[in-house]
Amino acid sequence: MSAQQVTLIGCGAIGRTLIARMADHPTVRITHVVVSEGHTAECQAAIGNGVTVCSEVPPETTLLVECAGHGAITDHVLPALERGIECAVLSIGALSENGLPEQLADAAQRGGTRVHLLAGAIGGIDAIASARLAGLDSVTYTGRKPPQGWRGSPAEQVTNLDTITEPTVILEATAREAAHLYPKNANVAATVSLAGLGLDATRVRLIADPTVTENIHEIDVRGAFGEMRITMRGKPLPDNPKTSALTVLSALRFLNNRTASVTI
Ligand SMILES: NC(=O)C1=CN([C@@H]2O[C@H](COP(=O)(O)OP(=O)(O)OC[C@H]3O[C@@H](n4cnc5c(N)ncnc54)[C@H](O)[C@@H]3O)[C@@H](O)[C@H]2O)C=CC1
Ligand SMILES: O=C([O-])CC(=O)C(=O)O
Repeated sequence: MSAQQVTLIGCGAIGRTLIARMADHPTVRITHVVVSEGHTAECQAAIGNGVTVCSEVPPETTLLVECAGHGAITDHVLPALERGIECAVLSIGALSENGLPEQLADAAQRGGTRVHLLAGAIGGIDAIASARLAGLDSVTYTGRKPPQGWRGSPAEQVTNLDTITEPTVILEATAREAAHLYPKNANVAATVSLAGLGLDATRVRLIADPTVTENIHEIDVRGAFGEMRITMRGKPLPDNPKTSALTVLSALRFLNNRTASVTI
């Protein structure tokens, strides 16, 4: 099988870690990374010369992986799909904006291509999406992170992240509301809901917890298939306490599977 070339969107904690992990990949090569205008020189200096930094998706791109943020879906992923570029996205919470899932599907159909919603920091998405086929009764998601994982988010208006000593619920809402209010913390909530009962029927609790050091995701699913409970205790990336390291590995798995003879 021939080598697969990849363009990334985003050169933050996920993008930089993925580029480092993919450096010696035998059959998949990250050739370009797209960053916001004005940041190309700084990013090129940070990652070295193995990958070309640019501010637009290069015309020769055939596979795009988004690891930037919600805005990148409309800025880059929609136009890429229209051009026939296959895309994989991590900023799943962007799909909480009314109409965006349909726009993505339409753009992919017009481009004759597909968009893949990656599992990111969570496991069990395959099981939830399978269980849905026989009917689900309830899906709940609880996201728990140390206080530093909530900095720069609306949690700062709900509690004092510097002084809390007890686990503190900062939001109880639907997955749609959670993803909208916490674009850097509730992508998993959106993913779980899209695999299962949808953004409006999935209940979400977000908790700032000074007693933990990991990003803890708990899912409870009940339906005709039976019941499922998952707890993930994800170590955060050193460069971004909001983001679990597994998120990078989920993109790495997707890229490995592109050229593998047996995929898993
Ligand atoms: N599905 C999942 O489980 C998870 C998804 N994510 C998503 O991945 C995103 C990136 O995460 P990190 O790398 O940890 O964040 P980060 O904040 O370290 O890096 C994001 C980078 O993307 C850049 N960026 C933002 N919007 C852009 C745009 N429209 N075009 C080009 N560059 C843009 C930023 O300037 C920044 O350099 C998060 O914002 C979130 O949407 C993050 C964690 C888990
Ligand atoms: O990486 C994580 O632990 C989850 C996360 O930030 C999100 O769901 O947006």
